[in-house]
Amino acid sequence: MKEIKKLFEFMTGYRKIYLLGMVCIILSQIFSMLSPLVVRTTIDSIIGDEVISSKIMKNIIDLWGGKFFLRNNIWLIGSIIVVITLLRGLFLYFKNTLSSKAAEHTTKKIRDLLYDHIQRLPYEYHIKAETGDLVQRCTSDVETIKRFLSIQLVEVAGSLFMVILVFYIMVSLNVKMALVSTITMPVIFAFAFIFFSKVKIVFQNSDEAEAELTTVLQENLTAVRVVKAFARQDYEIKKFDEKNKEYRNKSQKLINLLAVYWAVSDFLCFLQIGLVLVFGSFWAVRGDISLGTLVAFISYINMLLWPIRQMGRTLTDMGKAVVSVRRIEEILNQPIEILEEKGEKPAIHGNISFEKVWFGYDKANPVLKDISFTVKAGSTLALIGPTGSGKSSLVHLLSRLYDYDKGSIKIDDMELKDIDKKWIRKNVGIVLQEPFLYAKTIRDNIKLADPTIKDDKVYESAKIASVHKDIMSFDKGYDTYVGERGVSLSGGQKQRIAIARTIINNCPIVIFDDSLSAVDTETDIAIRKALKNRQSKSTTIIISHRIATVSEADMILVMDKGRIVQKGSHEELLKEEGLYKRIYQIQNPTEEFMDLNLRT
Ligand SMILES: Nc1ncnc2c1ncn2[C@@H]1O[C@H](COP(=O)(O)OP(=O)(O)OP(=O)(O)O)[C@@H](O)[C@H]1O
Repeated sequence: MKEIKKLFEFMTGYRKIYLLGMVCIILSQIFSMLSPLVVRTTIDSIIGDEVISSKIMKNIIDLWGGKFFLRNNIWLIGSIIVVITLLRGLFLYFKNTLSSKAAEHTTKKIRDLLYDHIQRLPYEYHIKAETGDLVQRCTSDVETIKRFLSIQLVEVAGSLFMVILVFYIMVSLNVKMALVSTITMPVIFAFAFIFFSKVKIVFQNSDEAEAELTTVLQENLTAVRVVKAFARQDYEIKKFDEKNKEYRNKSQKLINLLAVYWAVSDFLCFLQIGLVLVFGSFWAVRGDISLGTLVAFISYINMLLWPIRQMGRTLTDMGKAVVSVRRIEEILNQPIEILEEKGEKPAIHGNISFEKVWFGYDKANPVLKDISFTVKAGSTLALIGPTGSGKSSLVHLLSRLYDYDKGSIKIDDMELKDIDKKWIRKNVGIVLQEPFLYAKTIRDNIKLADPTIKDDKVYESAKIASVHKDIMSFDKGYDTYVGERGVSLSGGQKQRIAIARTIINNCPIVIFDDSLSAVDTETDIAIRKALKNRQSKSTTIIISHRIATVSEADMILVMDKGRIVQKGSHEELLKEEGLYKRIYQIQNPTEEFMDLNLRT
């Protein structure tokens, strides 16, 4: 089974510890099996008069002073049993410590592997993936594997050894009794394997239902503002309740399945004990077997049945672990983003040129069509157009979140695809539409890319982003802690902190993807003015739906349905009939334009 192979791979580096754990459990099993043998020999040969046939046993008895000495000092045998039990406990302790240690290390390794891989997955994967489901795979699924590794894996070896050894001892004691003692085993095994294949399916359903529940919870907590603003609480409670019910039902199915397994396997186990008692007593009364042999078989049958009963738990945990490994593998098998470390790392000045560029998330449906324009280093380009016209997609290409399908994009005369991805992202700063702030202080958020940046630069960037005054009005100023997702800040404050965080890096190309939308017009003007004064060296690309925001750009691209439909400065575009003028009229409804608007 490939999941078991993968699990074995995860265990690399700790396999010896698991092995040592297995040795410890085997030793503890050996000690637990010795007790019935000692009891049997005591009853039959020390207290009774049966001749000791085993040479080893004879030697051991002689070593302890002989049969008659032991008969008079029975307390010595009691002490031996106590020592055996102590040793058994000691090895069990070692086994538990070793297997838990190995399991903790293995699962840490899996978590690291997963986290590392998730970090390297392309942007495309992340925007489609459900966060709750990813969280579930990194936490709950890893825990399931840990449970199997720390509790069951080593036990499997112990149980197997126990079954083989007990069976061997039983056969060497009495073949007839050994056969009676194992008569129901084939049925128990067959039943356990049917159960194993069932449990995998049922657990997969329950695990997926749990992942859906986590997704709903995560979405709801993240979007708590939207939920409150639209009074969606009842809807959300209902949605959660449905998923919760679904998860409960699927978990219940798993519990029911386990209950059936325990009931049937317990019935078979008790039937087995009953058979040993009935046949054993019958043969003991007839004198076919000794009383000591019967007592030993009663002990051994319990030893044999215990791991077989335990098999249900082992198989359940193994089935769950197989499902969890599969779910983790699904992530690990996702191709990572190739960052082309060998790509060029030229000094970037900020000249950009697009030449007949085509791009589509799905190749058959291009969202950018035949895009051509050039921007000189240090100048400002603005993109305006209806939603879905392709503005964000265009800037995604610039930071190589996606690669263009046709045409050419050059930065300072070097083809973008030849430039190292990490390098380009270091040089193209982007302020996103919905900025995410970390649960750190404002200062740490602004210094995110380089914690060694001096505080002076932090204040300077915050001033350019028009957020310095806001920050200073907080009790702890720059040391104010931003709650998860910055919920304690206003949308505009978050946007401006994100702007400060980007401009502090002095990237030669800076993109504002609708990132001034949450600030008022006055602040918008102040930020752009400060940027203009400062960023003489950076090429600035501003995406906005607001004419006021784009009007001062050196060049404005008007986009519609993936094409550039107009190009020019604000003044030039106002002279043309077209989309730009219409947007302007809608946003500036003066009488003259109202008239125009009504006539067209
Ligand atoms: N990750 C994606 N996968 C598939 N299609 C996408 C993806 N992102 C955007 N699109 C589609 O590409 C088209 C252009 O979207 P884009 O986000 O570039 O538009 P936009 O002009 O920036 O819109 P807005 O002003 O609303 O931000 C839209 O039809 C959109 O549905």
